[in-house]
Amino acid sequence: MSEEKIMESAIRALLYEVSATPKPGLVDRLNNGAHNDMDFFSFIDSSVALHTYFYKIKEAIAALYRQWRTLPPAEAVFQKLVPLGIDAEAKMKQATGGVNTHKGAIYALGLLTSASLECLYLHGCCEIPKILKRVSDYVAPTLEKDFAHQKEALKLSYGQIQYEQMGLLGARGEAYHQYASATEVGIPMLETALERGCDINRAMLHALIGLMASVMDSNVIGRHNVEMLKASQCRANEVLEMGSVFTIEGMAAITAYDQWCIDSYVSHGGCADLLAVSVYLHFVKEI
Ligand SMILES: CC(C)(COP(=O)(O)OP(=O)(O)OC[C@H]1O[C@@H](n2cnc3c(N)ncnc32)[C@H](O[C@H]2O[C@H](COP(=O)(O)OP(=O)(O)OP(=O)(O)O)[C@@H](O)[C@H]2O)[C@@H]1O)[C@@H](O)C(=O)NCCC(=O)NCCS
Ligand SMILES: Nc1ncnc2[nH]cnc12
Repeated sequence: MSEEKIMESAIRALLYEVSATPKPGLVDRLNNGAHNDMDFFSFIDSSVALHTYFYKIKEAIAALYRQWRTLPPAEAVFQKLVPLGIDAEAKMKQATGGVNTHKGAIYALGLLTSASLECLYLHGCCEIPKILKRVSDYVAPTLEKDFAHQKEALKLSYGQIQYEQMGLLGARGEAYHQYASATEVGIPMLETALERGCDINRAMLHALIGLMASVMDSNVIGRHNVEMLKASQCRANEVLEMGSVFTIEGMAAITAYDQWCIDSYVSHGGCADLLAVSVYLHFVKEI
């Protein structure tokens, strides 16, 4: 494992995620899912625009390690990442004509690559449990603070509204809980499918359906409500019961689920990011 391999794995995971097809309700190589403002090439452009972000993260983490010669305080590292993340969101919007393709992925993969680099510097390798614990340490101090100042915000995000109304932690909560959705659902389902002979495309689809069946996705709740999320999760579970990617019926059910999501304007954008997180961690494990 090298610094370059870590940063490459992040962009590779973004490109693999959008390429997985057919993803119910999400942008892929076949259709734009439940989106009328972005397509497959929006995600290619956005991913390419993020190469500077990942380069800057590498430079910042390397400089902090040279300065401290050990793990710096987690909150100090996170505070270095915030402006880089804000700048990356601006570059994403420049590349996409103002559309939000990767806001959640910028956050997740920024945290994960930073912790991966620190683990490489300190231990000479990338140990997943150490990386995920460090990610949780980065975000813990700001979890409540982030939501505390939102009253001054002009426009609250889905996640901020859902924290106020339901106490849901959204993307921040996934990081704080060490990406348990990836380690307990995404990665095991991805790797089980690969072990059963699936190609990477079908393995990613299997992992995504598992994530869609279990994750409280703020995008779905934000566009609709919790009832719609539960209805969609029922369909994801039906796909799994029909054999998922391992049977002809399961694949047909995935295609039908895609059409239902499109007709219902349902997009599990958070699960798409968690698929990218699962793929990233799978790559880092394998190198
Ligand atoms: C902490 C931040 C993520 C900001 O949080 P915020 O509260 O502002 O936003 P959230 O709504 O909480 O989530 C932002 C994105 O995170 C993804 N997401 C949602 N739910 C989950 C979940 N349960 N687990 C993981 N990730 C989740 C999701 O991003 C993906 O979907 C977006 C595309 O879908 P779409 O429906 O098109 O989205 P919209 O256009 O917004 O909605 P529509 O109008 O179309 O209906 C795309 O972003 C995907 O990535 C959520 O959108 C973090 O960004 C932050 O703090 N930023 C500030 C800078 C910073 O500190 N950076 C740190 C760098 S390490
Ligand atoms: N493929 C995709 N489609 C829609 N929203 C997404 N957010 C992240 N990846 C996505």
